Amino acid sequence: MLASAARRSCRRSSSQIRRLLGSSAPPAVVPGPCIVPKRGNDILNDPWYNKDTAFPTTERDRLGLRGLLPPRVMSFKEQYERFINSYRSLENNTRGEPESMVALAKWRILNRLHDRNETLYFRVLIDNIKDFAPVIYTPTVGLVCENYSGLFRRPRGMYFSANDKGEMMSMIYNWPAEKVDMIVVTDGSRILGLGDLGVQGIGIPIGKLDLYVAAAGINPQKVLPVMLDVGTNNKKLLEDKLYLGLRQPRLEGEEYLAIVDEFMEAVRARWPKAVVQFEDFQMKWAFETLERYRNRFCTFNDDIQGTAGVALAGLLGAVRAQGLPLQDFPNQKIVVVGAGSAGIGVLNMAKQASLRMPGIHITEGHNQFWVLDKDGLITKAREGLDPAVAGFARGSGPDEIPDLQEGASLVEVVKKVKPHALLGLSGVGGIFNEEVLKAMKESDSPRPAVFAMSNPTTKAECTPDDVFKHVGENAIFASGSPFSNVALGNGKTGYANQANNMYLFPGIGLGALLSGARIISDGMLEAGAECLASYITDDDIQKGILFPPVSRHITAQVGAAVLRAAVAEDLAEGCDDVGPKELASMSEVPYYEEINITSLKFEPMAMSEVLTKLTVLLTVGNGGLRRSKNVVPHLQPPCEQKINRENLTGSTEADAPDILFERMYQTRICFGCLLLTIFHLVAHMESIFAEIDAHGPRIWLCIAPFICLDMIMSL
Ligand SMILES: NC(=O)C1=CN([C@@H]2O[C@H](COP(=O)(O)OP(=O)(O)OC[C@H]3O[C@@H](n4cnc5c(N)ncnc54)[C@H](O)[C@@H]3O)[C@@H](O)[C@H]2O)C=CC1
Ligand SMILES: CC(=O)C(=O)O
Repeated sequence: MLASAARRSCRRSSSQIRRLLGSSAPPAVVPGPCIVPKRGNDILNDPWYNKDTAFPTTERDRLGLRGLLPPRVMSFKEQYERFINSYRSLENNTRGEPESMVALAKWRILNRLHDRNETLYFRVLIDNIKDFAPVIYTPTVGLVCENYSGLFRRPRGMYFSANDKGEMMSMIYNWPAEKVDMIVVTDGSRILGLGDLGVQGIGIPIGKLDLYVAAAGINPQKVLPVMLDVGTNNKKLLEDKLYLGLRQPRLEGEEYLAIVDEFMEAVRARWPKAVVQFEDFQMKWAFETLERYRNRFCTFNDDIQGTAGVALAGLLGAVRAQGLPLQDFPNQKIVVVGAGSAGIGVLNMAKQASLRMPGIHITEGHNQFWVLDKDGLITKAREGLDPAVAGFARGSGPDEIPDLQEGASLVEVVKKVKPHALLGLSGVGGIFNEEVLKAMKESDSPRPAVFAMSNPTTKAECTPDDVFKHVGENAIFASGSPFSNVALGNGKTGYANQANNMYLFPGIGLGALLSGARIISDGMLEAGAECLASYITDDDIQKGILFPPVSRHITAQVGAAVLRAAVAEDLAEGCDDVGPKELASMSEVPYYEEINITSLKFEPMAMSEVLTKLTVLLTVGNGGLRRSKNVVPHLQPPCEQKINRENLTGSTEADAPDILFERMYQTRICFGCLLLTIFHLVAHMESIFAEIDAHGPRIWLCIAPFICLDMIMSL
């Protein structure tokens, strides 16, 4: 019976994939039971099972909780409202207080809930993602990482340090969850634009994985935040008495790679199908590890590849905002400030997009980019020119702007190039100053685009207020961390878009996971980016809206696009009992061509169908059926929460008909065996005694099978 329940759960998840790509209508949600392997206080101390005062009396009895909780039973809805009310009071009571203090207070209240009751935590997060994303993610996560050692109360995720060399293969089995689908790993060497924060960088994988749960519907028990602590070169941290990481300089060269290699092999050994996302590695290791693992593991680097997709979607949006066809993209002049992992990732993907534009023939040598780093404009005359950026370095050909020399300043470049788009990935706050923005006003574009993508807020290259003031009301603005829209007067709004890889990475991970792809190819990433680019309608684009708010809708669409690309490239190996062949036939749906960049159409109708289908996947939920699937049960709206079953915990016999039946069935067999044995003994008492007299212990050979059978059934 247990096995058949497991099979049913598997079938259910595969039918979710079918629905994702097929055409059947969403079935009614029938959540399954949840087995609680713990009792009493162990349940209350486990955030995964704990539901505090919401345990009804029957569950309190069954789970040994009677007397361990105050008598009043509170519904999930009441708990939910109580939390939201206390959060809102915190907001009201801290008005006018310093921003960082308020941000940390908000983070603390959410984190405490996360530590205590995950069901409630993810429910409030999912329902209020717009409000809470800036708390669990950028900008507050930056502040949390900076102060992590002082804020630390309970561990979350796994820590592999340089001292663990040779032990990781066994350490990985210390993680309590049987299955892990998504891993986000960092070495803490480049946390947002805040530099080397060592072990304190763990806040980034935690925040990113919260978004995976909220936006992609990944089961929170199947995500794993990881910190690779190879030391830190941050002097302040090394001298900080509270610092929780290794107090040693960072490992370098082969020693460093040996740690990362060992970690990756350990992951492969325990969870060969897990997707591993690299996050916030300093540039040299970001590129090195990407090249090292991309063809061997299902992995991607979010800073290089996720950011590129988001920036490209924004740049394509800026073309549309000018009323131009996408084919005009290769003619757009783009200044990129910052030649690190993010900047170079963007340049590579944007160049590929130009080369693939249909009907346009451009050569490899075509260069529409001007790239600056801390030493100014990068030209071919640069000493020790980094090969990663060499292809974008300005030369001395006829298409060059005269007098723009190696190392030219940003303002000089903007004045002379008059770019259509100015993109900041420098980690230097305020670098797009008034002079630079006023120069952008002279842009050759009627809708000059300024993307201040560095994080957190303090590192943003400029603010939307500055942009709309100095560049003009026609400007298009996007930033890595959230800003408020700007009132321009006359009822007009200057939109402050958030250009952050959070629009893509949950969909990339979801699509890769469901496809069961061996690796994550450029094609899969491009498909995700193209999907994001086509998401916004022309009307919105005209208003200056480039990106949708982060939601499960957009993640679902991106996930579908990534999955289809995996199938198209023959990389998909299938997921659960949906094999590659089945996936291939399912993905033969008409929309694929339409969301391909070669014929990019902006038809929300076509997309919305994909959306509906994928949303089904993400909303069906599994009712916590042994947590064996990707989709969290928390995703049903609170009004539909039947606390016993959908709220994850406490389901035993009364809530779990399958299991009840199974136990009854077992009990009956055991009982039957026992009766048979007794019956056998009584019925043959006389002859048994005679036998014992005659044969001695051999009589046990006759009784033993019954006793053994009985014992086995009792197990
Ligand atoms: N919005 C988003 O989705 C994302 C934003 N980012 C942000 O981008 C920033 C950079 O990230 P990475 O490329 O990984 O860092 P990185 O450290 O690899 O690169 C930084 C680059 O900026 C350049 N730079 C430094 N000072 C400069 C100056 N004064 N003028 C011009 N260039 C200067 C450096 O020379 C280097 O090329 C960070 O703040 C990060 O938070 C990164 C990934 C995603
Ligand atoms: C958003 C992000 O990944 C970063 O700032 O590094």
